[in-house]
Amino acid sequence: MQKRKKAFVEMKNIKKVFPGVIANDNISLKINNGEVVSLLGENGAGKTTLMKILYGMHQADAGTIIVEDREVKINSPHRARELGIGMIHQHFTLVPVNTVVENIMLPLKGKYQPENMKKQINNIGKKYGLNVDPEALISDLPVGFQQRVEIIKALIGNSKLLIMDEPTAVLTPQETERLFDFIREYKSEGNSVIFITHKLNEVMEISDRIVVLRDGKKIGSISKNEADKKRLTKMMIGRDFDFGIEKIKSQTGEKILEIENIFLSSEKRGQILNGLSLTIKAGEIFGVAGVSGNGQEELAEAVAGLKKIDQGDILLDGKSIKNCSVQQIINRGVGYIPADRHRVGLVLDMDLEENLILKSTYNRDYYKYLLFNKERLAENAESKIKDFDIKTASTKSSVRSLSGGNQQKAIIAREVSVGKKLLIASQPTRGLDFGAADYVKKTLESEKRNGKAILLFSNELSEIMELSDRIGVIYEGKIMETFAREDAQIDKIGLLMTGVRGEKSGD
Ligand SMILES: Nc1ncnc2c1ncn2[C@@H]1O[C@H](COP(=O)(O)OP(=O)(O)OP(=O)(O)O)[C@@H](O)[C@H]1O
Repeated sequence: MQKRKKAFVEMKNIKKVFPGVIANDNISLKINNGEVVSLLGENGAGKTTLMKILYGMHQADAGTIIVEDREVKINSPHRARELGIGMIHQHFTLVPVNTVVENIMLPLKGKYQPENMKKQINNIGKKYGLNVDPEALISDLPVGFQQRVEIIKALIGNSKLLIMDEPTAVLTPQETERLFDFIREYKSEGNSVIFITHKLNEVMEISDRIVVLRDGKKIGSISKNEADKKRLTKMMIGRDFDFGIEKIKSQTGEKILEIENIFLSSEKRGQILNGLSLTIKAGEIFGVAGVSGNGQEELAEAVAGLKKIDQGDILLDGKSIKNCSVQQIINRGVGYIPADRHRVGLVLDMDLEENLILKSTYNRDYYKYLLFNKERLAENAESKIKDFDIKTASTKSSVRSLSGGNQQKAIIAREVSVGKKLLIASQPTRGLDFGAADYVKKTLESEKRNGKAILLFSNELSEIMELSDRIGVIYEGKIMETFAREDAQIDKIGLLMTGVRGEKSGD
């Protein structure tokens, strides 16, 4: 291995101002060769903005960037890649209808022949344990493999620094471990990684150094050996923080949601839901545990009316909603926090006020004669911004300008008020900083105590265990077994998630 100079990149006194907000306020950051640096900070602290400047997607208003001892102007991602900087975004940038090799060749503008590129993809796959079929269609690949494609795409350009913006948010625990193996291997060759995450366990596992931002400013840079969760938390929010929700078993009431033996299939994936049944009462959180891709998303969308089932029935308050439209289901008090907030959660070009009433446009409260009642719209937005601590320059800001975590908070704020009876919460804390995640968990807990039924999906088993009153394990489109939380054993659930049935215990 050729020895490279110590600092690969240095950002000096970077400043970036958006209308109404200083996203980066005089930030300096140095990344050494062979170093993994985690960038930590609350939602809206300025992490993504700083990284988009380094990757040439934003231009800084002030400051300099030095790569391998040379001052450079990075005015496009293309230039960043030339300098050896690659980025894996929070939201993948792949074209679903194209193959792996087509996607990887796209930014290379005809520099390679497909056959040659397939070889390179296979070589990188072997070298780093990132194997993926070059001919596969992106839309057929599970999320973990799509991420591999993003990484390979960055590596083809001979990146010496990879920026990873919340790369584990969409991964299963096993996929996360595989990603970490890759990072260790990549780093051992003298390359560097900037890693953004909200999960402090991951920060402690993978980083050499941790840099903390707060409100657009750099608060500090400490080595992993000096760090512990308490210290990092205090650096992030400026005070100590009490984790944990008070879990109270609430009084359950009438059955709110009854899913009776439903089947759902698609042309491409065949049978997805396969005779699935479950019931949730008022005052109850039902958590669905499972390896992603076992029908969770389709189940959520079937209840929300976004997908039609082939057989079986779904009852809300005892009445079928099987053939109801999405709007009818919303009107009956069903809120839906989707896993993919860009695809189904928000209209990015509309402003925050409009997004916060998106599903209540039928509601007369928001009208004055035939027009929107501007005061009511603003009041609604202001109260939700306050309750959920949504960081935004104004109620009129476009949702696109909000940080990822603050977009998620906006969806949750809206859906909690729409879902008067039933709340479907899919990966509700994904992308949220720990303070916001804690607030969301407390909100689900209090909504439940107010008598709502909650159908919870999470890739994080710990979150399912922490929040649920009952847990159902989904496997190949069917609930294998249901446990009361006090009887749920992690080992047994883990096995059931892979389709292995032990002795039957409880219902
Ligand atoms: N294109 C933009 N236009 C206007 N404001 C923006 C834009 N991009 C980011 N901002 C604002 O800059 C601030 C920092 O956002 P950024 O996305 O960098 O935060 P973050 O630390 O990455 O947050 P998260 O953890 O939620 O992803 C936020 O207040 C955000 O609303």
